[in-house]
Amino acid sequence: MSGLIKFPAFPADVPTHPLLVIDYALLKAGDQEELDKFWKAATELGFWYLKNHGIDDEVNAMFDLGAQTFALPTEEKMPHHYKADGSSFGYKSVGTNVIDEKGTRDTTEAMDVAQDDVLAYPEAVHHTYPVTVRENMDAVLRPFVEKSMDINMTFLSIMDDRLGMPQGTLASFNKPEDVNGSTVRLIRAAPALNPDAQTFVTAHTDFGSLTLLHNRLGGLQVLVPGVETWQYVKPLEGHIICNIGDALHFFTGGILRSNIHRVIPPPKEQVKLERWSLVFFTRPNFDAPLRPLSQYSGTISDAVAGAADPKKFDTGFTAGEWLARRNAATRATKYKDSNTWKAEFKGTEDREILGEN
Ligand SMILES: O=C(O)CCC(=O)C(=O)O
Ligand SMILES: [Fe+2]
Repeated sequence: MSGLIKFPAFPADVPTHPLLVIDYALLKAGDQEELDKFWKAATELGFWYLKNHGIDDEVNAMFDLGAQTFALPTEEKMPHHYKADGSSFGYKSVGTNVIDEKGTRDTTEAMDVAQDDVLAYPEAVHHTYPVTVRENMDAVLRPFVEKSMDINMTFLSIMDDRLGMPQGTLASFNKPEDVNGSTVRLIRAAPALNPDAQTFVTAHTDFGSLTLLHNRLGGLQVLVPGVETWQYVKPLEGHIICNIGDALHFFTGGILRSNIHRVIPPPKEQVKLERWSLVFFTRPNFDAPLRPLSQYSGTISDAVAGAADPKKFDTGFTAGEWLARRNAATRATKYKDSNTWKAEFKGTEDREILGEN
């Protein structure tokens, strides 16, 4: 496979959680059964597989770009490092983040390229990037970003319909023309030195609206509602793993689920390999208030009225503030103590993020 060496298949004897498989072509064609399945996935677990999306070539090119970028010498990458303010655009070196309440440093390298920077290139809206990224903005990043945006905008439009809102309502809070936190992220995790005790990505809910995840090796796990143990999500060739983030949970008064997940070293024989992943996050405009869109949808106002604690969906944060708060909480330079970390990193999870192994 381009950009990656051959690797052993996900082991057959490791239990996985079977996500619902949604066919993108059927969704686009308005197939009622497929739309119902999509809504079930989005409201019950908040994770699903997407097939027939037509983005494989762009994904392979992105993995190649990741390989070229991570292979650059450190002095080419460091000038484009995440800023000290806690925003997460640019290059992230190993150990920049903490992965638990004790302040343990992370072991992954990452490169985040802002959607705003890709669309405005050569103008820089948020940050600057290493030469490999700059040289491939138009050939590789733009096509990947445009197709990913298209998929997420399709999901938002279906959600408008299901919630009885005018077409374009959710899109108006996720407008590419307005400054926003949407980003492409490439992650490289070196083989774990201590696989049983190591976490690659802390248990979390995603901060924005929608996430498209491209996995080659295992390691991603979800906590399914009503189940106490972590379950792997198996990477399936040609399938995107899609999930919902906190913003859509707040906008819809909890109707859409932003589910907790984490990444640990891959299972069995895969553990010896470098783990690569590619993520696309659609996040709302920075100035969008994170609160239920009750004025647009009776379904949402009913959900809020029926909730045990209706006020919890009205966060008092804008999407930009929510992102800044959660990002800053992960920075090792800002780590204070266990309680501060738990309070500042908290998303919409309904269980505590502690001792998950
Ligand atoms: O690398 C992965 O498989 C998932 C990463 C993830 O959950 C995230 O970056 O939010
Ligand atoms: Fe995530």
